[in-house]
Amino acid sequence: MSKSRARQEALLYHAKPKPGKIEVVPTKKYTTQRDLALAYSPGVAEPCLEIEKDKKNAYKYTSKGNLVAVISNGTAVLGLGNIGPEASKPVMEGKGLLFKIFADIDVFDIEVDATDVDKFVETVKAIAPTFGGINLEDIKAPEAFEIERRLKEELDIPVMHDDQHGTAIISAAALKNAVEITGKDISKVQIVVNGAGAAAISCSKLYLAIGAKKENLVMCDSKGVIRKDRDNLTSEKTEFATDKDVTSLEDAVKDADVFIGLSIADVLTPKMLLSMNDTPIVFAMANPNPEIDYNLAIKTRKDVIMATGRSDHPNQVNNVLGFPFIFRGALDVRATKINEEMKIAAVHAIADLAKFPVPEQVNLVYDEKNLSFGEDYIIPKPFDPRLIYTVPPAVAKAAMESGVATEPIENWEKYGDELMERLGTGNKIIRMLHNRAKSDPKRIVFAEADHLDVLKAAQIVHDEGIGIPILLGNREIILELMEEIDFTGDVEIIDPKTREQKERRDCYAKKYWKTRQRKGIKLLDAQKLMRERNYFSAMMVNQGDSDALLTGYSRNYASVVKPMLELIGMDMGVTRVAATNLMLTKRGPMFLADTTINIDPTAKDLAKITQLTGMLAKMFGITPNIAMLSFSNFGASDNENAKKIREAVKLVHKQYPGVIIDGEIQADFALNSALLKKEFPFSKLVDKKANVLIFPNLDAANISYKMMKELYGAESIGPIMLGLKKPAHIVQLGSSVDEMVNMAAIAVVDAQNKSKKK
Ligand SMILES: NC(=O)C1=CN([C@@H]2O[C@H](COP(=O)(O)OP(=O)(O)OC[C@H]3O[C@@H](n4cnc5c(N)ncnc54)[C@H](OP(=O)(O)O)[C@@H]3O)[C@@H](O)[C@H]2O)C=CC1
Ligand SMILES: CC(=O)C(=O)O
Ligand SMILES: [Mg+2]
Repeated sequence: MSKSRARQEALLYHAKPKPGKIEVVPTKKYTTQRDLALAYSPGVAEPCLEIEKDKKNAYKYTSKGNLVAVISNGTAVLGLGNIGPEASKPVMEGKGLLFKIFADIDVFDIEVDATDVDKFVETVKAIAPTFGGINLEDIKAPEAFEIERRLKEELDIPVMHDDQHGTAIISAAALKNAVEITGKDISKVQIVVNGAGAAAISCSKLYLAIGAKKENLVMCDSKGVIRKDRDNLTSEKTEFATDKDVTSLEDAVKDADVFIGLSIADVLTPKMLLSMNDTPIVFAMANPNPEIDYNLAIKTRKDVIMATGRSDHPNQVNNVLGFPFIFRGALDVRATKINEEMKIAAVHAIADLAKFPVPEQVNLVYDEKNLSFGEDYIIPKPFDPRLIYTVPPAVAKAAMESGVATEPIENWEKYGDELMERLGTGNKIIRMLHNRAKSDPKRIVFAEADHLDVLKAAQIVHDEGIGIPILLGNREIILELMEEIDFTGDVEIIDPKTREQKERRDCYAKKYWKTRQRKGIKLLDAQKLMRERNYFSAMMVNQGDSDALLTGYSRNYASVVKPMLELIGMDMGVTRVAATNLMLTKRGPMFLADTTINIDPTAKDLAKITQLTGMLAKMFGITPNIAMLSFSNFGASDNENAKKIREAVKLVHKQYPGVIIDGEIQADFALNSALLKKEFPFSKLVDKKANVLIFPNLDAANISYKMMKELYGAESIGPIMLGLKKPAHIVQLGSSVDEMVNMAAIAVVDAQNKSKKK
């Protein structure tokens, strides 16, 4: 994109549809006179009086505990310099947006017209009672050091200057990993830090804390190398003054291993980069324009590990990865400070996370095929959903251990769930599912492992311990793809068509033929069928050679369901298989059935589908509240379709007493408790949140779940097969990797349950 177009786009983004990037949204009801009497006078006086008695009650009755002030005086805005408080506001609103989307922290951005340290400190102190924490931003050095020191001393809420410590934490994590990738030793690498301001000084201090050596570090400011023989150095600069015989950046970078840029744009030339040691590490972090352009750097040297502060290149080393999560952890234990222990804990949590397999949704957001730890992926990406449940707990734990937490966390599992919920309920249920699978991983055959995305899913299942994959398909293709995605696990690969598998194929064929010989199948037909992956894999499950099966990525539904029905068969007491989709909606998880198999189920079929879906909800730890949907409400119509649902409800009551179920009921009454209570107060679903919706036929169910997906962006897991004797699951044609991993986790949990039942 041209520079002028990018400029126009940025201005338009900020101006339309309404100016700015944030707004205030009420969190309580405000529709009636009664609501207003509670929200404001007279009701509001009650919490005021409680807080007057004990200031801590502000955390109980106001938003203080989740509210952070992002405060600047506009003296060092990004790398744009001293542009003043008003001009800093877009950046501060931007930080507010990032706090909210990544860590669910609310922010007031405050731009203060005060460059004098005393005036600034007094202003912040005076407004501090409003907030649970203070994030200082874009305040220039050396004033930033004193401002932060004094506010930390004088306030009892966490105060952090983001440009100092947020940047230090992220760049230290990135440095630790980059050095590891080069195979060098952090205590030996020669580091040049260009810039000696708020960010540079604090980053350098943290590098020393993680093992770098001061004698190996040279710092430069706008006047060149900070040497011991220079006059009028601030105390912070003096701490990093060198006695090496170098005066300019050009001298300093010669043979250096690491360049850290926290200064201004375009000061590192290709010539300087070429003079650095082998596999140089360059973090050009000035914003928006780095010390050397990303493309120029990688064109200049192939062996460079290159990072910038920008999001449009690999390796974004930017404090956005830190401040949301550091404050989240600090607020959640009501820490009085953000101390060294908490910062170091964050460094390690972030650095370590980069070494785990990357969730597919991150690949999708960044339009990457296969991000994995290495030169182009040294730290996690900001949109990585694992950051929220990895970094805050590490920070919170460190706060507790170092004695600055006033509300320690007791139940870490519950805390983990709460963090997940901050990103939406879907994440929680998926994590619960994965955790259950991991507690007792089972063998799962991936019938289409010679497809890249299926193999990627198998890799995640393997690496995360969700299950033990068996890879079925063309061996050569599988091995080639495994190399491509760096899948190094010790996994079984089976190519059903090969000579090697002949004995097993013949054995499976004989078994199959015995069950089907009176249904027109000849032994030769059976032998041929066993060369087909879906028959072979279903037989593996039938014979106990695998605990579960996952297929359907590349074939249509009918062709994969047939072998399952023939070779695995239905569970005891089941006369029809069915399928449910678990929809992760804003209102919570909802199970919809039957979404893919039974076109026009009878009342008896519906009763069975209901029972199976209810059991599935329980498998997810959810108590089913079942609504049997119709166009009619509780006997209002005598149409056959409405009668069928009434009959099904009766059957469920009779056959499965104790189940919370009602119908026939229209969808709006099932989903709107107030409406239901008003019109049908007798309903068993009054005051219960309906979470299982049984549809009268396939049209209704299939159309509904697809509309929810497309119109409202509800995530869907499934269709989940119900009623088979052994675990076999079908993914949707062309499913995403994440969807397949989730289905694999379901198959594993299904196998766990079935083995318990035996
Ligand atoms: N990627 C990230 O996450 C972050 C990036 N940054 C970037 O770091 C830069 C500095 O920010 P911050 O520390 O807050 O600002 P400060 O104003 O505190 O510091 C700026 C520093 O840059 C130095 N400088 C200016 N010109 C040159 C030059 N030509 N050569 C060497 N040094 C020079 C100044 O030198 P002197 O002391 O002589 O004036 C000063 O030490 C900005 O570009 C900012 O965008 C900052 C925070 C986070
Ligand atoms: C990222 C940031 O905080 C800065 O460049 O100032
Ligand atoms: Mg900043």
